[in-house]
Amino acid sequence: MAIVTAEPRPWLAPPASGPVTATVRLPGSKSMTARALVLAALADGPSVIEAPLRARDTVLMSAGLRALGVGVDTGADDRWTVEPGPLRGPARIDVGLAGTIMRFLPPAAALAEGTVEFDGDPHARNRPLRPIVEALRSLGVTIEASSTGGLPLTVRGGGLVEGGEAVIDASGSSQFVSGLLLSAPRFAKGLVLRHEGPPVPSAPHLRMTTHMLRAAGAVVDESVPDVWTVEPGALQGRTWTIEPDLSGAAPFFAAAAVTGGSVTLAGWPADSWQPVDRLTELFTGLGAEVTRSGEGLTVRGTGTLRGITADLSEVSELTPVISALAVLAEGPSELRGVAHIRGHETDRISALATELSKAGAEVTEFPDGLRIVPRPLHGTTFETYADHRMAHAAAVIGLAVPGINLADVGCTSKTLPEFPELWAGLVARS
Ligand SMILES: O=C(O)C1=C[C@@H](OP(=O)(O)O)[C@@H](O)[C@H](O)C1
Ligand SMILES: C=C(OP(=O)(O)O)C(=O)O
Repeated sequence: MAIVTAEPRPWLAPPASGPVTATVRLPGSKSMTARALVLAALADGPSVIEAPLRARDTVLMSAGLRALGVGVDTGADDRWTVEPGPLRGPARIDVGLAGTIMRFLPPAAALAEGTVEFDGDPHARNRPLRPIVEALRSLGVTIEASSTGGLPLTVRGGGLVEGGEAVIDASGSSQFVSGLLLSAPRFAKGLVLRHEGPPVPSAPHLRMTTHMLRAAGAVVDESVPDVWTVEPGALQGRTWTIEPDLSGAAPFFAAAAVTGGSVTLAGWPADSWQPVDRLTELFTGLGAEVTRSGEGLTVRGTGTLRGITADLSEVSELTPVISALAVLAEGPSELRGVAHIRGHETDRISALATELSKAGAEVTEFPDGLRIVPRPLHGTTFETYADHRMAHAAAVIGLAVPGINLADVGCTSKTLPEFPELWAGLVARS
């Protein structure tokens, strides 16, 4: 399988010389692009994806769907087209380090006729998959997984998934649920999926899944907590317009909060499927101001950066950037509710504890989060663990602390390959 490990790209995070004031245009949401690709591939007619994200996760998702027989044209930057076709193996799919691919494509591969093999980056093999593998088995799918229940994975598709009822413990990732729901309209009996276990994280991502399924014509019921019912039926091809990526925007907003400047994310829609209210609460709690206008979504630093106590389970992707803000704040912070991010691109709780401590912060690690006490900070080599959001966190700290050297900024290609240039452009406006 073509798994390429790029050479590390060291990078010195540029310090800000004053308040950063800028309007940024960022590419589309990773999560929406991934869902649009899968729903388009399973639809009964062609689809168009406007303003998609072109980054490693979505390029590999497109390649995975092509390997299954779907026509995906990503030639134009602003407009991808998807032409569904009969799903078929044999196919080999490289998931990279993308949770969305390793959780969204095996259920789709189960609908294919033939064998589909999945593997990915070295760390991808450590990311949890067992619950979705076991749920698929209980729905009649033949899958072979590694001894730990994860990658490498072989799905022996029979061209049909019976579907019906399944029980899952999705406390490790909301993507187990999203992955099953996205393909469920194509299961012969649809799906009734019940979660049993500690709470499912990332509720806004689950709502994004059910919104997008309905927008494609699926009949979905989520009125009973922890139970999702998807009726069998056709998905319609349509035009998807992808919103700018809110999680990708978080470090840019953080630059406004840290420097007492103002950053506007252009093209922000009036109605969003991303958790803008949670982001607003967090940045407001930290002392910044958040406003929405015709210009976009704006975060304005007030010169005060407060510590916060927050449960980040709904927006756990934001933990690295919020932690970076916490080390620069005036008082301590406690960030909890994110035990599952130990299964993200890296064990983010442990990685943050290690790297923030190296920069001088006082950090206590809990099973489900961190307590961060700001202390005088100094330059250091900040390991990025192939994790784009660790790189974002380091860049935010580097605004205020000279000498933050990222061991590898290349990992930002996962969701925003232009990050180093966009960031340098932003800091130049300080
Ligand atoms: O469905 C999605 O697009 C995502 C769901 C979340 O996963 P977890 O529930 O595993 O945190 C999020 O952290 C991830 O970046 C994207
Ligand atoms: C957790 C993340 O990614 P993934 O979709 O690979 O799980 C993330 O982007 O923060």
